[in-house]
Amino acid sequence: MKVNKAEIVISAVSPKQYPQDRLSEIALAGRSNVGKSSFINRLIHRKNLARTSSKPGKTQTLNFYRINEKFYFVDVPGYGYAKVSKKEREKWGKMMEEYFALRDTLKLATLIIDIRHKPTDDDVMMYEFLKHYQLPVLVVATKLDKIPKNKKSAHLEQVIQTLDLDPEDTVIPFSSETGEGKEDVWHYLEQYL
Ligand SMILES: Nc1nc2c(ncn2[C@@H]2O[C@H](COP(=O)(O)OP(=O)(O)OP(=O)(O)O)[C@@H](O)[C@H]2O)c(=O)[nH]1
Repeated sequence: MKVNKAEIVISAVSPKQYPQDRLSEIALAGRSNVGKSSFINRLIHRKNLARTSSKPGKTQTLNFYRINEKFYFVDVPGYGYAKVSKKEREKWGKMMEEYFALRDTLKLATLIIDIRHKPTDDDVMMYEFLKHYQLPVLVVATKLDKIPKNKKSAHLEQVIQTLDLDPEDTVIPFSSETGEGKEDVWHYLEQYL
């Protein structure tokens, strides 16, 4: 897909702030600092629409990015950051449930994980959370440029096994650094738009 227009419409903290225009949505989830902002920016050719930072855990909003006036990427706050208070964690859980349980314009979730490592317990929990809402999930295994080429299939297999990936779901290797996997990701997303 050629992205001509990408705009942040709202950083929402509660459902009444969600956009009302009924466009399809693709949610983007991932552990804090996994490379989610870099993924979005690479996908839509923007240097810094989604903020990249070295301060994990700071984003506690659902960020709605409208793409080509056609659909939304919904960037959900990262998880798995240890230094978050119980109160913050509860707030996060409420925000996630409110969105995932009721949003009928949500078509697909994209879960971003780090291809270098076995998915963490938090990654597995997030995958199960998404499947609980019967969502199709695209797993993007990012930072592909950081592993040797001959290790790629072993790492992908580890992702599939650890998440116990549903047969309807797919994992696509990706690098925000080189852009590898970008066409495959767009091709996959377009089926849901
Ligand atoms: N080599 C390499 N580095 C990457 C890749 N993706 C992200 N990074 C780096 O990983 C770090 C974290 O990336 P971000 O995109 O800020 O991560 P994030 O998940 O959006 O972080 P938070 O929103 O703060 O939770 C940055 O230093 C990026 O430059 C990749 O594909 N390859």
